[in-house]
Amino acid sequence: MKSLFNSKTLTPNSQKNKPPKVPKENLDPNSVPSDSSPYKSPGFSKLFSGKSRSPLPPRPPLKRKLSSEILEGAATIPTASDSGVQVIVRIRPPSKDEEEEGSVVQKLTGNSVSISDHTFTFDSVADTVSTQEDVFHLVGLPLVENCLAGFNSSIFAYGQTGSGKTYTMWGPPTALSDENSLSNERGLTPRVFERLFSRINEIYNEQITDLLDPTQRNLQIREDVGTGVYVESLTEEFVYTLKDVNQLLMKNVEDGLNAARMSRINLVDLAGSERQKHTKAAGDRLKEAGNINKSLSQLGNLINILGEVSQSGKQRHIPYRDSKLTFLLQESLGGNAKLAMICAVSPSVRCKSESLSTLRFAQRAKAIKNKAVVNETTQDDVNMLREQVRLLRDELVRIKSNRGATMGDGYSTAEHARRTVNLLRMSLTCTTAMPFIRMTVMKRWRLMKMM
Ligand SMILES: Nc1ncnc2c1ncn2[C@@H]1O[C@H](COP(=O)(O)OP(=O)(O)OP(=O)(O)O)[C@@H](O)[C@H]1O
Repeated sequence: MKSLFNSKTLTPNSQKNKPPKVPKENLDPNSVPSDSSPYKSPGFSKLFSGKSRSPLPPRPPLKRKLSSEILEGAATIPTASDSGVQVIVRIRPPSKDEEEEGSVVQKLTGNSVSISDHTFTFDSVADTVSTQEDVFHLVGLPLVENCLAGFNSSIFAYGQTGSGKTYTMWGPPTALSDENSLSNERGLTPRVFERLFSRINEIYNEQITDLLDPTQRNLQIREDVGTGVYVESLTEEFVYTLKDVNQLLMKNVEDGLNAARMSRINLVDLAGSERQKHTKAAGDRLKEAGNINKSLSQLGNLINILGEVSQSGKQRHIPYRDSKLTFLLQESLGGNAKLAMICAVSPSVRCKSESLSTLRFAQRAKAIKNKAVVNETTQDDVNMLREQVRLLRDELVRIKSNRGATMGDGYSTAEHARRTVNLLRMSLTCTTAMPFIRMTVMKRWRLMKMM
């Protein structure tokens, strides 16, 4: 898996090359009151003269249609969902010099947490004994399944500097080297890749699918002394004329053999969210910190608005274009994507106000409702490829505009975005394509790492 990417690209924020995700000033996002190869699976279809089943055993009745069945696991996932944001709080273990202090943040139950006399309830709370594997099970596994089912899916990590965002998203740099590729400390991103590839291989590799009844997959090859090698349970149909054959082929197209699912995954490690006055930033770093802060402040503002809109049901202008960060992430925020937000907090007493601020941010994020739909196209291959070209062009334009544009304050937006977000985006396309007796999976991974 790792060989797909050059290690430089994949290396997370090591202390050495980590982007200076510099702290913020008093433009805290929480300033608003909070309460509230293409795989070729040999598909075998025999066209016989006469509808007979011998020597094969009878096949089970038709269960599901291919359109909801291209990918295993998809059958239980609805094609559209008014999805709330899944919010997980992760409390990191105390560092050596924090050990004496005791923890200011307490996990109360599996989904509630307290800080001072404030109690918050989220979807899950991971505490100091929670492992990387635990967090992967909470957010990584569902993300992979959603993505395979055709939903765009995002994970954001939010929290002050040093609260454990990068550790959660990537793991420590030592866990990402090839020798440690099975380290327990590896974070969400490598685990998501591993899982995605293994699921895709599991689904498509070496599987024989009955293209006259695509619900029948992973059929077994048998050998019979009399009839030779055959595929067990394969559908056989009588055909007398070319027209009969064409009708069978058409039926398969109608059944969705030509469907394609496309989904995007965004894995986002945001800049630290602390107030700038708590840092010693000066000069250019101070200015840069101000810009980052502004972006995160706009993100906070956007999240407030989206939360209000979701709760009140009233339409209003959503200011995605107020900052590059919100523009870049708009699909994940209130749009066509499932979103999980991991809010990382430090247990330290010294970080109490920042941790409280993070939990309030998390509470507001919880109110957002996204509208995720399965991105499925059933056009013919040419149309589908056209769509892919269009998406790639859009992406190129976006990347180019990020590179060239300049913010009002004179900062390059590319630089600005780089400092503000560490984003890994990839697209997955799964399709079964004509010609008829061949099943092809197209995968395209696009790596956009901004750091
Ligand atoms: N759950 C954890 N278990 C063990 N160590 C952790 C955990 N979370 C964080 N750490 C350690 O705490 C330190 C700070 O974590 P990390 O670099 O992930 O913070 P961050 O929120 O990404 O900070 P920044 O905003 O500066 O990028 C690192 O040394 C990291 O290894």
